[in-house]
Amino acid sequence: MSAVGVVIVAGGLGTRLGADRPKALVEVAGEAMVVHAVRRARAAAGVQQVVVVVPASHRAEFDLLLRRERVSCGFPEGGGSTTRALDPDGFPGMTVVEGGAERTDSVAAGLQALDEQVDVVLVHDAARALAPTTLFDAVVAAVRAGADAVVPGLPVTDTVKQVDAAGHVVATPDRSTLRAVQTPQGFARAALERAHTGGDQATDDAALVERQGGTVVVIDGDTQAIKVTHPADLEAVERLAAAATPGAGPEGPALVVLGGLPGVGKTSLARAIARRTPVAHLRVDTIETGLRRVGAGEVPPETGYAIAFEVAGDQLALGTSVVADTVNPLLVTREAWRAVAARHDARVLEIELVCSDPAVHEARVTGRVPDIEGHVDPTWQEVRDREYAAWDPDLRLDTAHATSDDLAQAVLTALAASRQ
Ligand SMILES: Nc1ccn([C@@H]2O[C@H](COP(=O)(O)OP(=O)(O)OP(=O)(O)O)[C@@H](O)[C@H]2O)c(=O)n1
Ligand SMILES: C[C@](O)(CO)[C@H](O)COP(=O)(O)O
Repeated sequence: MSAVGVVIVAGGLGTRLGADRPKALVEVAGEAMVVHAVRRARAAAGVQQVVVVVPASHRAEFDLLLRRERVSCGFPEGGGSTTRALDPDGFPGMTVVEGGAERTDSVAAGLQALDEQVDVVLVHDAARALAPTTLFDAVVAAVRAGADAVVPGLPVTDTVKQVDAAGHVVATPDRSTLRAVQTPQGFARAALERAHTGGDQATDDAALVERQGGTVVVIDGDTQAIKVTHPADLEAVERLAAAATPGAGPEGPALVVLGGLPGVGKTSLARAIARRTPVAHLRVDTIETGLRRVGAGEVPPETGYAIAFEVAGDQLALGTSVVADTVNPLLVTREAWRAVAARHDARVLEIELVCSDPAVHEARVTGRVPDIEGHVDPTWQEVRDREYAAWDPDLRLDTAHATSDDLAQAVLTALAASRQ
């Protein structure tokens, strides 16, 4: 399987937007646009490196922001362009480099920083902050299907005129043949590097590949991938962000209750969901470990659960959706989660994770390294002996041979359906 690298160009100053800082630092729904772009890009399947290209004039501000993002999401530290290992959850490495005078120069600087093993490259505008992870996934799939370059595009709704320098119309192209193209644009690495060797400028990278006779394929774009250019665009993406936030709509927040035996993949899935959409991740293992650390001794399971129910309630009361990450083994715990949702008028989606391949499950349980300091994971025998009542959840997902990203997509689809 090939490795995907994403170059996020955030090196422009955003003169047409006219903000008091570079456009990529301007906030949408409380987060800088570059942060939105990084989060959506890194969640795409197969992404192993994200290179962020920033303006040299504001390097320090970007470094600070992106360092925080690295730490909060588990990116490995370090800003170099050397090969880096993936952490156990598969978070890609992040590299920050300085851009150039024009967009094409910034892309070229980003390409220089790509790790050796990357062979599919996505180039993405930070200015298209809300382009969804599903769009990244679709572009990668189309590149892997064999195109030199893949661009997402939408049909144009206005009639387009070609004009000369004096403003006289010289042509009216047939509208049905036109597409307004977006980013992320995807490339076979060799084709993109070749296209950038000539030093030509273009308003998008696919044009450079096209000039060299490469094949450029257009796939369906996404209305969320709006480019923020002018102040009105910023208002439009703010509205989109608000509508896409679980809990922000009239249907209110959701409580996603993930359950299943230890080692089945609950935490990886919860994190994959949280990387795609704003939710609070509530993990009972973390609560119990914290209690032990402050000297609470052996913590009975009902204590950790009781705290989790209360914290979940606080989040739902604020309109924040929650992903609860607990084994949830008994009728009584399942009933209690439903009661938490009911108290706060939240939708509840109960999801049981199973691993249909015992060998895979055992390998996960025996091979994992505790990621909470002081937490002791159960042995395979303890997992097998664990009391676990049969459950009739809204959704049952088999984690044996699926990626957390694919499973997260299934959960988000179910969540969207539960809004209706
Ligand atoms: N020298 C440049 C110019 C642009 N970009 C990036 O390319 C994307 C698309 O460019 P544009 O929307 O034109 O951004 P700006 O150049 O910042 O805006 P303006 O043209 O209004 O100054 C943006 O994410 C921008 O940060 C870049 O990395 N380096
Ligand atoms: C790459 C692009 O987003 C495709 O539509 C667009 O060409 C960037 O243009 P900008 O003027 O640099 O924003």
